[in-house]
Amino acid sequence: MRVVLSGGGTGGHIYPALAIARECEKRDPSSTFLYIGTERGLESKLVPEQGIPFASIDITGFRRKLSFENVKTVLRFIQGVRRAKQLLKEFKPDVVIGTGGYVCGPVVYAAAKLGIPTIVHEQNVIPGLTNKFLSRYVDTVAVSFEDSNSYFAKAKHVLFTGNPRATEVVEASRERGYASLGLPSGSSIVMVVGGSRGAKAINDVMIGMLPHLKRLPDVHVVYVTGQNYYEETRKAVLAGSESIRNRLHVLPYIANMPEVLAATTVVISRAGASSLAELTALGIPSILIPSPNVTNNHQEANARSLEQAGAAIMVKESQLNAAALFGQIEQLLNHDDKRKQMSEQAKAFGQPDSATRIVNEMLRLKGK
Ligand SMILES: CC(=O)N[C@H]1[C@@H](OP(=O)(O)OP(=O)(O)OC[C@H]2O[C@@H](n3ccc(=O)[nH]c3=O)[C@H](O)[C@@H]2O)O[C@H](CO)[C@@H](O)[C@@H]1O
Repeated sequence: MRVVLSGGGTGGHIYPALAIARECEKRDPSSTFLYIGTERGLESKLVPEQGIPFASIDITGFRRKLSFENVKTVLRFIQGVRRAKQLLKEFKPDVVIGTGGYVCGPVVYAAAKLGIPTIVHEQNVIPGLTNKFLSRYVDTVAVSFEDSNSYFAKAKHVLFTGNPRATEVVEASRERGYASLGLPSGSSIVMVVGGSRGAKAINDVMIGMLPHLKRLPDVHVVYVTGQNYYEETRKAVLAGSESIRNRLHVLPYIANMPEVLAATTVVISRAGASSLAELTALGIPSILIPSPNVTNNHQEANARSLEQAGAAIMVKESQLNAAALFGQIEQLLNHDDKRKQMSEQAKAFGQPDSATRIVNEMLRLKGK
């Protein structure tokens, strides 16, 4: 199968596309791909690292307020559609799949206009602007939560697939996860992570928790700062963490996240949709701190759906407090029954066969 993938800006839109590519390769080793993204997004780094050919277009997102920038965005969209059409005519894909983020707007729109089968994948309960716009033109909208259907009233076909990153994490090797951290197999790991770009609020609360961490017995804390915050945060953390230095692992980013997650006991995280798909597929108990800075507060909606089922604990950023958060982590670590219960509830949300369902749909559209 020849597949064009497009989506980006942040990891939450890119990793699902890469998981789909991996599943296509598994099903048909002769599959070939072209990924279309922007130079500015994380995709320009993550995609070539996976050996997938990458082409870029120049496009920006709409501002929610009226502004002259939006006029420029419309012009860039029109140019983007033109460039995407050229790339699509050269590559001749069987299917084009967009995974959200504004870059997939012109790519998927151009494909639909050229009569190429198209799918968009939505990771969140509340869809992003681009996917909502595209839902009118594509053959299939693949959703990660059944609650999303009502947002796509104008779509031809809405299909519940879950998030393909779920498939990737359940297939990952936990032994490789331990080995990559240099830890003995079976170690207890608490991970603290602020999404694919890191989160200042989570970094601040982590620094506040440092004096308490020594109370955690035999636990390794894997703390992912985000690339941009690494230098400043690392200094602050190293200054305040002498007592548990050998059990605190401060990293800017984890490239093999599925393997490390497979080895993790408890996660403290933002509530981005791909992260939640991973946590639920593996049944990892979590404390979620939704970002308040996202469209329609969609991370809180993501987190709430898990919290209501007892699959996670949600803490709003406005109520974040280092001592209280540490208390919640300690509670989870000290109560196996509570962790087990939360793990089972989380697993009920997991969609480990998501990638298979999406690739089935791609093959169906290709064969039409
Ligand atoms: C600020 C913002 O707009 N965030 C959005 C973005 O978030 P963001 O990209 O942070 O979203 P997610 O939490 O969904 O995904 C992060 C992805 O990056 C991976 N990862 C993260 C850290 C790391 O060190 N290594 C690594 O591989 C995670 O395993 C996961 O696959 O896209 C999500 C999916 O549409 C949305 O729900 C989020 O609201």
